Amino acid sequence: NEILGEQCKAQLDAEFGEGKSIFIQCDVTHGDALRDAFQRTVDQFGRLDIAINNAGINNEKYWEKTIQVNLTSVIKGTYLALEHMSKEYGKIGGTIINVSSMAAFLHSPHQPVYTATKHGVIGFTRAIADASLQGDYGVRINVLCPAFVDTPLLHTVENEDNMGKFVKFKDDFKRSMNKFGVLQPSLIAEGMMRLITDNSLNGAVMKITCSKGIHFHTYEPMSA
Ligand SMILES: NC(=O)C1=CN([C@@H]2O[C@H](COP(=O)(O)OP(=O)(O)OC[C@H]3O[C@@H](n4cnc5c(N)ncnc54)[C@H](O)[C@@H]3O)[C@@H](O)[C@H]2O)C=CC1
Ligand SMILES: CCCCCC(=O)CC\C=C/C=C/C=C/[C@@H](O)[C@@H](O)CCCC(=O)O
Repeated sequence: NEILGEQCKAQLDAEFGEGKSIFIQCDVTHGDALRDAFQRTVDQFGRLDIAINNAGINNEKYWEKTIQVNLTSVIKGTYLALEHMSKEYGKIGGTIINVSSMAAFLHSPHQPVYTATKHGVIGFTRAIADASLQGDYGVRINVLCPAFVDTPLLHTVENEDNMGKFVKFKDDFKRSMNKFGVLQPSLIAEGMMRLITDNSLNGAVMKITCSKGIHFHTYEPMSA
């Protein structure tokens, strides 16, 4: 979103001074463009410390696109970030955050593919975080699972263009929103800062909900 991107850059310039940020418009599903965006960032600032794979869509009608954006591009973005961070590439380390959703814990019948992609983000992130630990990449990789958040994405549930045949369930979706509440983006930003600054976290699954705030999912240890 070029307009919002440029507005964000202007805000950062005002707060931190010119030259401290760049905005690069890129379709994350275009692999070469995504690689180029990472490279231009490193060319500009010398190295890459933090990467957040946040792009996401909600489209059950053209569901292959949802998989491309929400899962395939998160995997690609993680691997590109590792090329610029991991000690296996001679770099000095860093941290990566992948954005999933509470839809991976409380599936919604009207978002089957969105739900699948968000499950995939958790599974991939936990696995690659283990690989980073065992392979001594020097990179912490964590996943963030917000509940409903007051952003434009949330309002796509009203659209047949997004929901296809599942749009008839939109009232159920709204009942869930009323039941579980809607978060403000500022709390998600707070969760991201926690994942960035807490060096003890790797492979963590952070949940952010109205009922419990910022907390972590715990998994039963694997039994033999
Ligand atoms: N809003 C909500 O209720 C929840 C959102 N999430 C996740 O949070 C993340 C951010 O979404 P929101 O800020 O809520 O929605 P949003 O619609 O406000 O932001 C999505 C961003 O992704 C970008 N994007 C979409 N497709 C792209 C592509 N092909 N290439 C590059 N950028 C692309 C859009 O330009 C936009 O800036 C998503 O991964 C979403 O699944 C997770 C749980 C709940
Ligand atoms: C249209 C796309 C918007 C994306 C919709 C979501 O991804 C939102 C996530 C869906 C459900 C959220 C439920 C939150 C529940 C919490 O309040 C918590 O109380 C549930 C406890 C279960 C748990 O923590 O595992």
